[in-house]
Amino acid sequence: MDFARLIRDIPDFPKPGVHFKDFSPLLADGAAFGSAVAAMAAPWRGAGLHAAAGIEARGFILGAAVARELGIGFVPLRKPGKLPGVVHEVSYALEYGHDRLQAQSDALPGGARVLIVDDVLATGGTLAAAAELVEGLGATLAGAAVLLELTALGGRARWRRESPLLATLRY
Ligand SMILES: O=P(O)(O)OC[C@H]1O[C@H](OP(=O)(O)OP(=O)(O)O)[C@H](O)[C@@H]1O
Ligand SMILES: Nc1ncnc2[nH]cnc12
Repeated sequence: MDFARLIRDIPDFPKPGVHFKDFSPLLADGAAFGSAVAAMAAPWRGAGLHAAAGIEARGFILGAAVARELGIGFVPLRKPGKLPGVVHEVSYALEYGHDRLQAQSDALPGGARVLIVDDVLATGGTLAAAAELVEGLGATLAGAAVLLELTALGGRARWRRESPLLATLRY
């Protein structure tokens, strides 16, 4: 199933100079969505994962689907002010701005093996922040899975970890 053909390029969105990869058409196609999620999850079968941590917002869509595909739990890493209770927080820069991510401090049992899931690896700031957040919760970082890697932006270099960062599609 060639799901990559359902990802379109939008020039100058959300800011001039950004070449935005829009995978909404892929999500809208049941077969393509299923194939993409299966491809993201496949390398992680048997990896002893306890949970997938998805990054708001597009990482929720793929992260929850990957978690179901693998039969594991899902933990939301959210933009500020959305999660009740005690939270951990990290700040980071992304391709077109700055943001913060939070997780509930009691989201994971100590030592849980966690896979971070997001849609796009661009400059790498978001994934690096998510990794810091997951480790700060006392979990073990098993790795990260993204649907798309924008190689020209060099984000992989910011993943300074032993655990694998796997991209299903690379541009
Ligand atoms: O590698 P980076 O340069 O950090 O960029 C990648 C991030 O950028 C987008 O997030 P955005 O904040 O636009 O969020 P959204 O999911 O809410 O659309 C995308 O969903 C990734 O999380
Ligand atoms: N160029 C891009 N396309 C889609 N999502 C992104 N997130 C960060 N950069 C992006």
